[in-house]
Amino acid sequence: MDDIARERANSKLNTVEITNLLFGGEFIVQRMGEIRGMITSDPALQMRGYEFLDREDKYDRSVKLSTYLLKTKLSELGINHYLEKVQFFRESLGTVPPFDFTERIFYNTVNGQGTQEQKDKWLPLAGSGKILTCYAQTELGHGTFVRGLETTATYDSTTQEFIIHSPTLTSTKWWSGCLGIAATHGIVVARLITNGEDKGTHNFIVQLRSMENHEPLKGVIIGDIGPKFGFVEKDNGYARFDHFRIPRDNLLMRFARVDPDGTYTRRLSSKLGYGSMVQLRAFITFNTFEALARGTTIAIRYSVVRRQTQNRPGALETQLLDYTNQQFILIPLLATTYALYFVARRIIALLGETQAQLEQDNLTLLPEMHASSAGLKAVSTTAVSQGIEACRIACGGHGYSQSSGFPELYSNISASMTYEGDNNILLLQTARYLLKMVNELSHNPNHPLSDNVKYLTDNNCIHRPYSLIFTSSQQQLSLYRGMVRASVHRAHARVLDGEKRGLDTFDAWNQAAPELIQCAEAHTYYVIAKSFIESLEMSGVTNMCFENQRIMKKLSDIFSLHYMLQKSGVFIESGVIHGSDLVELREVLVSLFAEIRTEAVSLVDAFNYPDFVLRSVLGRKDGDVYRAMWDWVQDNPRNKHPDGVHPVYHKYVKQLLASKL
Ligand SMILES: CCCCCCCC/C=C\CCCCCCCCCCCCCCCC(=O)SCCNC(=O)CCNC(=O)[C@H](O)C(C)(C)COP(=O)(O)OP(=O)(O)OC[C@H]1O[C@@H](n2cnc3c(N)ncnc32)[C@H](O)[C@@H]1OP(=O)(O)O
Ligand SMILES: Cc1cc2nc3c(=O)[nH]c(=O)nc-3n(C[C@H](O)[C@H](O)[C@H](O)COP(=O)(O)OP(=O)(O)OC[C@H]3O[C@@H](n4cnc5c(N)ncnc54)[C@H](O)[C@@H]3O)c2cc1C
Repeated sequence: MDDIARERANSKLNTVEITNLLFGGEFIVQRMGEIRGMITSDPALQMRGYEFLDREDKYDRSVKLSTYLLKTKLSELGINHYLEKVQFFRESLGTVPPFDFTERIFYNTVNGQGTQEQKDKWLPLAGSGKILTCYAQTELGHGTFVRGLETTATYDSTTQEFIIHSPTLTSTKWWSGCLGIAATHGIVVARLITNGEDKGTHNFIVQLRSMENHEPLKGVIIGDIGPKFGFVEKDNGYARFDHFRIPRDNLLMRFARVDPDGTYTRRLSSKLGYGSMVQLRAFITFNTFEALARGTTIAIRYSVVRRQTQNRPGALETQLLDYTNQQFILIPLLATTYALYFVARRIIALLGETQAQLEQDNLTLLPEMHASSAGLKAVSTTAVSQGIEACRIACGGHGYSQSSGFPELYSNISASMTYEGDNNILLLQTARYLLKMVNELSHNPNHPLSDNVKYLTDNNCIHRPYSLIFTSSQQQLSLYRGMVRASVHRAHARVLDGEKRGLDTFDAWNQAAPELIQCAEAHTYYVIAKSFIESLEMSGVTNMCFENQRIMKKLSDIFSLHYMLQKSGVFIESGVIHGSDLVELREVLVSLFAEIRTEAVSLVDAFNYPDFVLRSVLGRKDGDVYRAMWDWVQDNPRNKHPDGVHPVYHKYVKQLLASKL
């Protein structure tokens, strides 16, 4: 039996049960399999040789295939449900889709910010690909500071139009995906000016290109911003507007409207205009689960088939995953993958509740939703970017080849630390919420608190337990609560201290940024650990076989304890553990790793990635990695010159070699 087959034979896990849990049930998993069958049986959708294409050829391929899927395949195959479409697009193309179809930022913005009439008009067009869309918020001069955007939308009541204009170079829209080449329409975020008053940024639907010949409309200057760190072929673009007119009812008017005479009214909060960012941040957390699932699948499968160093005479070389150092890297990442899955479900559920409340004009959940989605987006994208890079390094030199899948996986996910809000900025938003709660409590000790911040009034968690049991979930939560509570108070004290020293509000906040970011990160790790522990009690998990439940508990322990070890300084500073506890903490982790070691391959198999989706020679399900690497290099055009001589030889090298010294 080969190595990877033996791993599976030795595992006690019921992988199918876990896959069904992760993807929402047997029926959905079966349907995912059917869709995969449709992709693999269509010769037009094969990925072979993809990595050797240049930027233009990759873009050509992805547009060609997307058009084919939209025009022919979706209806032919009866793929109607949104999530099925997402899967079909992503897995067929093997790369980020060229149109804002699966990410749906335009669609979600209209859905969240538009009136019923606007939704009826625009959603069917955007959802079917009859118009191609983008979301143009960021400008050359401003990304983070949304209130500082410069593009103007000045209302002209004589024609009942808004005039969209880019008054400066720095007001040029920049970065928007799909804008560079494809988009016919975009959400343009601009300052609404009516009756001479600036009402701040609002969302407008702007047609950018002709529906007849795709030329940019007069008054719109558009282009592609060029190759990037990742998302290589994607047409992230720029746009400038020269007094470009759009109809009045292209302002999304659910929460803010301009009447024909220019009268402006706003309902509820101005922050509702930021709704699509909050929504996407929640989905990005789910996306990080998927990305790390891919990374750990590749690294763990490879780590059981790769053997390195004969450590005992006559014995086989050791499998990489039997090295404790390898376990210390990969097993916490495996635990993090599962943790992110459970917390992503929660934040998506909270999003649903917040949106349902909003239907009743109730904003109670909005601050919690904003703070949690911001923190989770920041923590998950940073953890996963670093985690995927760690997986890559754990695969040695072969991890650095494009054939491993890591370069594309890493460069794409690393962008998520920036897009949809830079991670430091988002953590500062979470910190702002936490400090606001502390302030509220100082005025009113009975101020209502959401479940995730109840630690602020829990006095039971502030000291080290007399008898410390690291594998007790309840104790883990108590230690986290004590650590986060102390971190939040440290950050609060630092801000107050600045104010006492005479600093103004900005300076007092700014000098406390390290503590603020630290407490927001700690709070968010607590939220993730808590959600993992509480999810062990949810019916999907408690219905699973004993062994699966046992392993899930171990993974939850690893997630909680590994962060505790990594950030032990903060836990010790907060007084909930002592430096002398770390020896035991490390020992507990090492023994947990040994237990998970035997289940690692099954735990990544449960993510259910077939080879054509994973696109990694190292992550192959059958473990036949060396054969796969050999086959992959045979597709390299550089190896296809009939005489084995590259043209650069005839152009340059020949003369060089012939020249006398
Ligand atoms: C079985 C499980 C089922 C799961 C199913 C899952 C299915 C998944 C399906 C589909 C997957 C779909 C794919 C998703 C994955 C994505 C793939 C990736 C593809 C690539 C896409 C790339 C897109 C990128 C797009 C962009 O980047 S758009 C641009 C984004 N820009 C930003 O984010 C800018 C960041 N800046 C800001 O947000 C703000 O300006 C600021 C920093 C928050 C500051 O704002 P402001 O100055 O106005 O506020 P403050 O003065 O700081 O605060 C004032 C008060 O307002 C509150 N506030 C602030 N923001 C918000 C908000 N958004 N909402 C609510 N409240 C807010 C703040 O808290 C203050 O409140 P106060 O009470 O303290 O006063
Ligand atoms: C791949 C990709 C796709 C994108 N797609 C889109 C899109 O479709 N549509 C769109 O509109 N935008 C898009 N963006 C833009 C993205 O949303 C912005 O880049 C992001 O919001 C950060 O803004 P910025 O680039 O201006 O960074 P800046 O705001 O200049 O931030 C730079 C640094 O300064 C720090 N900083 C900034 N302000 C503060 C502050 N107040 N306090 C403390 N520190 C601060 C930040 O932490 C960060 O480290 C995309 C970006 C990328 C990389």
